[in-house]
Amino acid sequence: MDYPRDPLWYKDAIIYETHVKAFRDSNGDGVGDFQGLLEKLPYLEDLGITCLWLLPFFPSPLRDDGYDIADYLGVNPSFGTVDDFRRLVEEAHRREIAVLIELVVNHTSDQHPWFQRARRAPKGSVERDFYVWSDTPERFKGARIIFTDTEKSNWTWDEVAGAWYWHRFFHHQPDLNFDNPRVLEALLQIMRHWLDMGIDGFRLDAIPYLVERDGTNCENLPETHAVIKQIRAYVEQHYPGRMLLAEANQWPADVRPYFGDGDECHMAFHFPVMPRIFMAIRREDSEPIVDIMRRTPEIPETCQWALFLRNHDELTLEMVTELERDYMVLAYARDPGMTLNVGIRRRLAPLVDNGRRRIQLLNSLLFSFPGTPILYYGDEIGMGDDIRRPDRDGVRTPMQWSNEPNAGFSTAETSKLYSLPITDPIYGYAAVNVEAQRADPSSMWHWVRNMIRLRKHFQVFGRGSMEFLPVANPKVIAYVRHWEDDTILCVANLSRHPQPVELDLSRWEGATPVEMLGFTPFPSIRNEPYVLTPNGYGFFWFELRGGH
Ligand SMILES: OC[C@H]1O[C@H](O[C@H]2O[C@H](CO)[C@@H](O)[C@H](O)[C@H]2O)[C@H](O)[C@@H](O)[C@@H]1O
Ligand SMILES: [Ca+2]
Repeated sequence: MDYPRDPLWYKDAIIYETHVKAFRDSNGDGVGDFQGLLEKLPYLEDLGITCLWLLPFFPSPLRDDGYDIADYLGVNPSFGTVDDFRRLVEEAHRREIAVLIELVVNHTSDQHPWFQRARRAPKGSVERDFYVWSDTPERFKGARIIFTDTEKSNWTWDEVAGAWYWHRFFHHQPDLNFDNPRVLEALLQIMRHWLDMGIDGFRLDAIPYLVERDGTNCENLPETHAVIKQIRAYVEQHYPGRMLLAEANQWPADVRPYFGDGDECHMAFHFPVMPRIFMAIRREDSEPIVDIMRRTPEIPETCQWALFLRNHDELTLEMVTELERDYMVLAYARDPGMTLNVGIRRRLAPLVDNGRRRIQLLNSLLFSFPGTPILYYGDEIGMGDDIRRPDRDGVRTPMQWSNEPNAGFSTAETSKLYSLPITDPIYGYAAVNVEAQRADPSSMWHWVRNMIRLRKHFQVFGRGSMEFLPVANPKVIAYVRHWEDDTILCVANLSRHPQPVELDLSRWEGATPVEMLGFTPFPSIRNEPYVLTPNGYGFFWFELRGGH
């Protein structure tokens, strides 16, 4: 990494999310590991990503794929050692790739020594108060249940403690108690441990739920924001330049406070825009996107949205109305096995029936909307999923490197793999793999790589303003990104057929729109409607050159 780097580096980043276990198994035991990931860094560098986000890799009983942490300072021995992790960070930095890791701040595993100690400690003691206990399951009635398919209550009775404990997620994930100042102290020490190893930031998991209060829905409380401000102040004081990314699955107005006045998180996921992008292309109507972007408040200059199409969880439908949820399920989850909790557990390519043009359109929106794009591993080659597997395991299968046994992911006997690779005729590794796509200049992989390169040339995408242009044809969306001397016009056709569109570009009269994928100059802008006819699911990115 080039130090001192731009403190706003995350605004220009291209983030790639992966599991250590799923990427590459270097020692043939069937589980991906740090060494395997390290060997694949040249691949990531070639793809062009600039930040690697690793899902939890800490010791864990793995009842929530590592989001149930039993030791925050170590690493799961199946993935390697702390030294292996340190080497990975060094090597990633040498290739100018930042490393983002998880801080599961809301809860631990029930196997964590803090919980084992707490349940045996006397009532009212500091040890006991690491978690949220009650003599009755009647408190905090206003809080919703998040994992609706498995949990019936946010309280579970603990025989050892003789009390109920609070959990917003699985019952084996007791919530930490931030009313106890020792909890935050302990977390800051954990942060220091990893920050000293050189990591570039944390994704703060499930942060709306840190503090509970009766008579509220126990989400986004002022006390929760007070905790986050302390976390940020600590980072600012001791590790300036490192980044905090808020995972707050909330409406834009409720996410906005997670940026504070630039004194909480540097970044936050924009959850509601994602399902609306899918809704818009299914309805062939720009309204869902324009509406949510108009409802998205301004954020402080140093802050940034994190944008994604898919991730390791289900495509969450928490931030849509009930009607919209029904529509999304009808449109994207025909089979009941495709839904999980309040969402759809499918990967990008199968969601759009492997439609190449739709995948490209979706990515064009991801790469041109205001924020930092996040790619989920395997989506760059159009990997598939398997809805017959439990929970979210169907979207967490081994990376498909080649058509060799086990998709080139591992030399272990197939029965020893942490998960079988996808083998169906359309998305299986014989048909979809990195090796074949790298050898094919027309492949999805080359297209994604090209888009990443293009985006990296134009800081306006990560830093600029966004303005929607009025368009009479609702099947087309047009917006302008502007930053310093750069103005980019994006036009996307959300329908499957060609569409005409007339744009009022008179503000840029005299400028020449240069189509950015082919560097083709289009007719100059005059004081008259500018007519375009994008193909079905087609899009244009134009750099507006010259003019006044
Ligand atoms: O650690 C528990 C969970 O935390 C994250 O959850 C988020 O994902 C949920 C969907 O699976 C979502 O509904 C919720 O609002 C989020 O906080 C994490 O990403 C999950 O993998 C994890 O199980
Ligand atoms: Ca291994």
